[in-house]
Amino acid sequence: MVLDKVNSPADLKALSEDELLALAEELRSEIIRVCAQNGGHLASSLGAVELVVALHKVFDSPRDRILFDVGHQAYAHKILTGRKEVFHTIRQEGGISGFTKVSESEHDAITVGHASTSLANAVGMAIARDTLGEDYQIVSVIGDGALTGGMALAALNVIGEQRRKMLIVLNDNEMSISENVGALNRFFKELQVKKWVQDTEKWGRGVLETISPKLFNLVDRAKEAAKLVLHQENPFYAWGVRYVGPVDGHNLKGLVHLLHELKELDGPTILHIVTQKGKGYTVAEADPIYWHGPPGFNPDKPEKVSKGYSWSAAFGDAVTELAHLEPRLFVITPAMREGSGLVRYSQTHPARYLDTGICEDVAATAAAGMALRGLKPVLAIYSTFLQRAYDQVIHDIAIENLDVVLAVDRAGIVGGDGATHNGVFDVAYLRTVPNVQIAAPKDALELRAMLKEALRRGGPVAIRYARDNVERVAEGSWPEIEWGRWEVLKEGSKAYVLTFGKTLKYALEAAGDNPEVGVVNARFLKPLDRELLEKLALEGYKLVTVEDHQKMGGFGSAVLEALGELGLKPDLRVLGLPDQFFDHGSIPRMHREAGIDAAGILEALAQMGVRVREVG
Ligand SMILES: CC(=O)c1sc(CCOP(=O)(O)OP(=O)(O)O)c(C)[n+]1Cc1cnc(C)nc1N
Ligand SMILES: [Mg+2]
Repeated sequence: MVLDKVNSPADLKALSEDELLALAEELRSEIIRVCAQNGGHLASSLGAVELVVALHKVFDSPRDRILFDVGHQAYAHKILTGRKEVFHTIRQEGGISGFTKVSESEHDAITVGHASTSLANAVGMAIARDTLGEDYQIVSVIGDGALTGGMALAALNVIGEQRRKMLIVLNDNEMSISENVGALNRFFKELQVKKWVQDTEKWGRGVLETISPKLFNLVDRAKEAAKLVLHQENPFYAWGVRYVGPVDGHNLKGLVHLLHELKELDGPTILHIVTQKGKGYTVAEADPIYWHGPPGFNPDKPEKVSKGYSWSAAFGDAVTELAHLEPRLFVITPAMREGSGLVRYSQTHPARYLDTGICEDVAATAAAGMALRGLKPVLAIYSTFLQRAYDQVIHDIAIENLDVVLAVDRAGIVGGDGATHNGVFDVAYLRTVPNVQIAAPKDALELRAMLKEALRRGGPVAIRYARDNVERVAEGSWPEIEWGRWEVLKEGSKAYVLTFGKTLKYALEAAGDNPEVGVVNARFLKPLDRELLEKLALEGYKLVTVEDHQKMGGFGSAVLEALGELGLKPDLRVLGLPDQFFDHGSIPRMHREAGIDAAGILEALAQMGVRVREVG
């Protein structure tokens, strides 16, 4: 195997063109083999194989810095940069990250997982390089999806103004996770058509030149004039970035040749390559959406597997029905149609659906605009990606107390995607914002009740739910809910565990049939149910708060603040995630480590003198 001869990118320099082609196929096979056992970002990484081989053939990592935007397409990069022996551990407990990560390898230029950051990183690196009088190349690989992100477009503005030497490789496969969206995406498609025109024109030139050189010159001059106009249409022209392309991103020989040329150019250059997401694996080519991030599969007989009925699906079903009951409902997603359970909704209510591309800030403020003009927007957004729209929630939604519902998915530790994707800050960063209310349903019925009541009451409401499965409920189920009131799920004679969402199951497990321990579904995090909290404290119950969220600033902090204002000091333990990041791995193991699982709750109760069964 050629890969046996490659232990670092330097080893690619000696490889022949044929060996590079063979290496690309070996990389593809290894990516398929490992994704089959671990799951992972298969289609994106398959589509970038030739690009990664060509980059490491032409540039000298780690001296030259190669950045991967999002970092999910970098599996070949990981294998080529000294991690082939551990590649099989990717996204696993104790294994390597599914994204590039600075602390993992000197070849990983940036730590990522969120999109659209690589260009801002790159221009910062270029300024550092030039300021320190150093000399190395900076290459940023960014997908067409990531380029829809505001950070990326704003960074281009700085790059064009700075005019420092750097290469941007736009990996255009016309896909985000779903089909890509946006005006730029449409422009790229037209460019590819123009490419077809260029190729035809090249053939025409040849014919013309043989018939009449004079006529050929006339046509040539006209074409140059046209090109000037066309070129000025090219947005990269406005950004002051030299544009080259579009070229075939799977033509390894052509890429190597072109990259050698481009690395000599001064100033910023963008190379637009066209690739196929899932390239080289039939099922992934045919359905790059499912095979963007599949769970494990049989590599010889790859089949889609259902991941069960998730909170996202329950949300999607609820809004699909709600849209019939509330004609002003409008649902927005920042490029997460599948992840947020909105495929069916987007098909049944296309006129009341918007995919903004990967720009959560625009999505949030567009929701504000919709609310200002009479719609009832629901922004479906992962907790971690809502971080990208924090100022928009404050500045554009909360100050005017607008009717915007935030359907906050993936709340809590998420597992394989790791620290960049955990949804563990939203309670803290939302509850400090005046007018914003926060709810956390325990099941699909409560989710429906909360969505419907939130739309009826108005104002900014965040409804958060975990990356987990949930019991499906019948269509047309629209229970009522007493807004702001918690729910006693189990009475206790000595202590109560106050928790919500994913950690409710741990509380019920810990309480079991112990008559001393009660459980409260604290489903409203802002406002708290201060009446019940005060009652429990005044009656002398020991209290334990639990959350799959940072302890600092979370639900437990809110309870402490409320008890302080009430002048009450019950025996209280706050269980939450410690002040650290949690990398990829097993969710139950991380919950155990954080002490927010049943064992952790039992330990806390025992420390408070509550008679509990042996900590299992
Ligand atoms: C991994 C992850 O969370 C991905 S990968 C991806 C599509 C990227 O499309 P691109 O065209 O850049 O790359 P391609 O897959 O090669 O086509 C999205 C939307 N996401 C979710 C997402 C959403 N929002 C933000 C800010 N960051 C991320 N990473
Ligand atoms: Mg793409």
